[in-house]
Amino acid sequence: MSEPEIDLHTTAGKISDLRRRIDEATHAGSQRAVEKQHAKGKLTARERIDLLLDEGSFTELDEFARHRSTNFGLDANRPYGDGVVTGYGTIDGRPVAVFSQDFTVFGGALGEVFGQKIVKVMDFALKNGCPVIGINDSGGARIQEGVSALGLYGEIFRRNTHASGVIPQISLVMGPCAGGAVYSPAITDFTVMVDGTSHMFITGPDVIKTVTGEDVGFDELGGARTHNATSGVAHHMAGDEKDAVDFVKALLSYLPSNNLSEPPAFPEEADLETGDEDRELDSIIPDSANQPYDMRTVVEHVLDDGEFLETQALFAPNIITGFGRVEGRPVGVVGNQPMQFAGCLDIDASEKAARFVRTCDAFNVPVLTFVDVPGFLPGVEQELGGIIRRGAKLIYAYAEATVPLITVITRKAFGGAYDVMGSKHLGADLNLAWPTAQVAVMGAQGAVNILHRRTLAAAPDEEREDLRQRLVTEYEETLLNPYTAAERGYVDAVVLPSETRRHIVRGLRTLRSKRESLPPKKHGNIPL
Ligand SMILES: CCCC(=O)SCCNC(=O)CCNC(=O)[C@H](O)C(C)(C)COP(=O)(O)OP(=O)(O)OC[C@H]1O[C@@H](n2cnc3c(N)ncnc32)[C@H](O)[C@@H]1OP(=O)(O)O
Repeated sequence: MSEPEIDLHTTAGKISDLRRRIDEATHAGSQRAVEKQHAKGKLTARERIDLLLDEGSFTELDEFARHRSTNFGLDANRPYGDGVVTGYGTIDGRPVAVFSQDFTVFGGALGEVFGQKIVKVMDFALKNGCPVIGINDSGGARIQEGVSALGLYGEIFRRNTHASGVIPQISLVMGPCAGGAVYSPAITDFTVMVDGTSHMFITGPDVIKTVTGEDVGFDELGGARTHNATSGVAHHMAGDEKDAVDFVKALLSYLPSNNLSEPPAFPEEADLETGDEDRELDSIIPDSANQPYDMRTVVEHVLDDGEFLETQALFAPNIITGFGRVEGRPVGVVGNQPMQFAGCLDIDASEKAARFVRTCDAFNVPVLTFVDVPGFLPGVEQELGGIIRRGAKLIYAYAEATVPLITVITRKAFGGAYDVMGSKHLGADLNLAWPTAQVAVMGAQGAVNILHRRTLAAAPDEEREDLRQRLVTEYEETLLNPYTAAERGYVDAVVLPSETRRHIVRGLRTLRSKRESLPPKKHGNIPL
């Protein structure tokens, strides 16, 4: 059936014409391309926006923008929207800006107009102080548009950088994200990938095979698991697109709209009486210092309803990071995890925690730190990999943070790692220690081997082990406790584990009015 004639000289005709154009814009990708997208288990750009935003809240911008390129026959194909859907709406009633790359149009490849649309919506978000969520599903720079496409990528990177620390920026990678295009998500605060359908890489398997001769598949090179567990590029591996979107919504619930606002709060007065659940913490630390326990359990006992949204759960599991609430107000949590590498700090753990602390600090989220750290991970690989430079990032992050900082030492706080993990010396506001805390330069065995090397060497063979044990006990009794630090005010209080939540609640209440600023400067020079 042929389309009815539209008379553009009448109001009714103009309205019909607009409706026709809107319909064309909303169906810019061919039916075949949409079917291909669905067959891969992927939603379309608009379906993703619908999933992300509150129902009916989306307002589109630049729906009729389209490219003016003539290269390689592009002038014969000028779809409305140019392959990206941009606009604003709400999530849980709070304003957000969004762009969603449309793989069904030019494979989501970014041309000049496509890039200008993203730049515009980012500027809009920055001016209005609302988070921006970028949904990435693209073949990268639109080859036919050459340097115009590259230029717009550069414009996006610059805006990502300027918006950093001002508005939350979250990237959903829901398809390919290749070449230099990966650097936009990399600059944003959080990157979420979907297992099986997301890929990020600078050069793909074919180029790698040609240049280095290495054989590698898409998933191994740049799949969600690789970037969550190995490279640390991503912050959450979602099972499917809905899971990815749910994670983004949960993240946003802990973050303010911008750096000049407070995170959303659902105030509720905490019960400060010690209950049975609190008392479980009194027996969580094993009698043997070498036996692990799950720091996540400690964290869950302190947070409202035990709810902890872990970030980068698969990366550097020797440190845990994530968000929760105390008395309905968001907090960021960093904790050594004795279940992995005995909770040692290594390169990955330092960078993971440093970035997280800086994210919290930028967005006015107080940081709770739980310490059980035997030190930095020893090893040639760590030293040559730059543990000095990269471990320094965590010191830097804590020392420059001006949000409320509360630290709880549950067990070991040895050596430089004691200083690093939110110590008083780096500026924490309240430092608590459990009676099981051991704040010292090192553990007993190591200390005795150094301090009493000659005495032990001179002892008769049959007496050496007994002597060593006596010396170890002497060291443990003298130094492996929280009281030497408490005498000096390096910990403010030694508290019963079961009273930890009560202390944190009271501390955070008081620190709500904290005001601290750093010396004026252009910017610091964090060891990158
Ligand atoms: C600063 C940023 C610099 C950069 O972005 S450099 C990176 C440049 N991009 C690339 O090297 C990736 C090129 N594309 C690919 O490798 C593949 O298309 C990709 C992304 C793995 C997806 O593969 P498939 O799922 O099999 O899809 P496909 O190849 O059939 O593509 C679907 C349609 O999209 C088109 N397309 C993909 N990437 C494009 C690009 N960069 N410029 C222009 N058009 C592009 C592709 O030609 C195809 O079009 P059509 O449906 O056949 O008309």
